[in-house]
Amino acid sequence: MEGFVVAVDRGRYTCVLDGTERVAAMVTAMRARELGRKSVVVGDRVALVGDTSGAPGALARIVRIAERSSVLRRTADDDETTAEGRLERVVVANADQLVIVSALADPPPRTGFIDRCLVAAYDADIEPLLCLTKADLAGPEAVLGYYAELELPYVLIRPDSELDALRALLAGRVSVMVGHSGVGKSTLVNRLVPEAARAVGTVSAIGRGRHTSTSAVALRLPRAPGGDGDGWIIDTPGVRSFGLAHVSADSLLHGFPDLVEGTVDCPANCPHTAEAPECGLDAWVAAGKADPRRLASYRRLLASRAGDGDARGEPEPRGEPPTLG
Ligand SMILES: Nc1nc2c(ncn2[C@@H]2O[C@H](COP(=O)(O)OP(=O)(O)OP(=O)(O)O)[C@@H](O)[C@H]2O)c(=O)[nH]1
Ligand SMILES: [Zn+2]
Repeated sequence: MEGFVVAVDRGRYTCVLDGTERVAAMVTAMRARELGRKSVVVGDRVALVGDTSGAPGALARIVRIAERSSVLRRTADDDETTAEGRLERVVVANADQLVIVSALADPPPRTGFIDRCLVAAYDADIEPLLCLTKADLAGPEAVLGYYAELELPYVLIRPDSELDALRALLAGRVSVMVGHSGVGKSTLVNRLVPEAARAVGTVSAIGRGRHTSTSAVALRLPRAPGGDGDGWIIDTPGVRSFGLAHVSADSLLHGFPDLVEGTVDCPANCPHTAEAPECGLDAWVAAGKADPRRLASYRRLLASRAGDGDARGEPEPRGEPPTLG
C-alpha cells in the first residue's frame, strides 16, 4: 500500500493510506530493515506492507521511500559544541511551499528570522509565502517595504478576516508552516483545520513524549468546494529557526535576489563579507540599488554560518529583540 507520513515519534511513523479521507484510516508503521539507514520524515511518500488495518496495536512496515520532490533541511544548531548538535536534519520532505508566519506586532516582526527562512526555502527549492498575522494590531508597510524588491507573495491575517486568500494558496499543495512562539500559528492552524486537535490526539495514541513537541505533524486541509486534490499543512512546533551551516555562501545569496546582481563585479571567490575589500555589494547598496538593511542581514547570516557569529541569536536591526533558536 502507498501512504503519506504525517507524524514521526520515536521510531513509529503515522501514515495515511492513499485514497482514504478519514483520520481513522491512519496506520502506525515501523521501518523495515531493508531501508538501511535512510531516514523517514514527515511528508515522505512510502510503500507499506504487513498489517495496514490501522487497528489498535497493528504495526505495518515501511519498505520503500519514494523519491523526494523537495527536502527542507536545517542544521540543528541548538548545540554547536557537539557533533550531534551540528547534524544536518531533514525537517520535511515533498513540501511545495514554506509558509513563514510572522506577527506584525506582539511580538514584532523579525526580518532576520524571515530572511533565514527565505534562504532555507530557496535552498530547498520550495516556494515561500509570507503570512503576516495580527494585522489588526499594526500595518504591514514596514515589512513589505523591506521586501519590496522580492515580489514575495504574502497574505494578511486578522482575527475576523476571511481566510479565503490563504486557503486558495494552500489548496492542493503541501505547505510547511514556521514561526516564532506567539505569532498566532496555532490559532491559524486551528482556524484552517478545525479538527486539528483531534488529529493531534491521534498522534498521542502512539505515545507523546517530550520529544514529540519538537517534531512536525501534517494535517489535512478541508477540501474547498470544487477544489482540486488534497492540501496538507505541516506544523513544525519545535522548529523555531533554520540553522544554515549546510548552505553554501552562493546558495545563501539566493535568499537575497535583490543583491545577486550586485555581485557581478566582485573579484573571483569574493566572500562578500564586510571585510572583503573589493566586494561589489557595498557599491551596489551605496548606489541605492538595494536596501542597506538587506546587505546587513545577508552578512549576518554569512557570519553566523562561518561560526564567528551566534547563529541562534544574530542581532536584529531597529532595536528588535534577538531571534531565538
Ligand atoms: N490581535 C491578535 N491576536 C492574535 C491573532 N492571532 C493570534 N492572536 C493571539 O496571540 C496569542 C498567541 O497565539 P498562538 O496561536 O498561541 O501563537 P503560536 O504562534 O501558536 O504560539 P505557540 O503556541 O507558543 O507556538 C494568543 O493570545 C492569540 O489569541 C491576531 O490575528 N490578532
Ligand atoms: Zn562580493
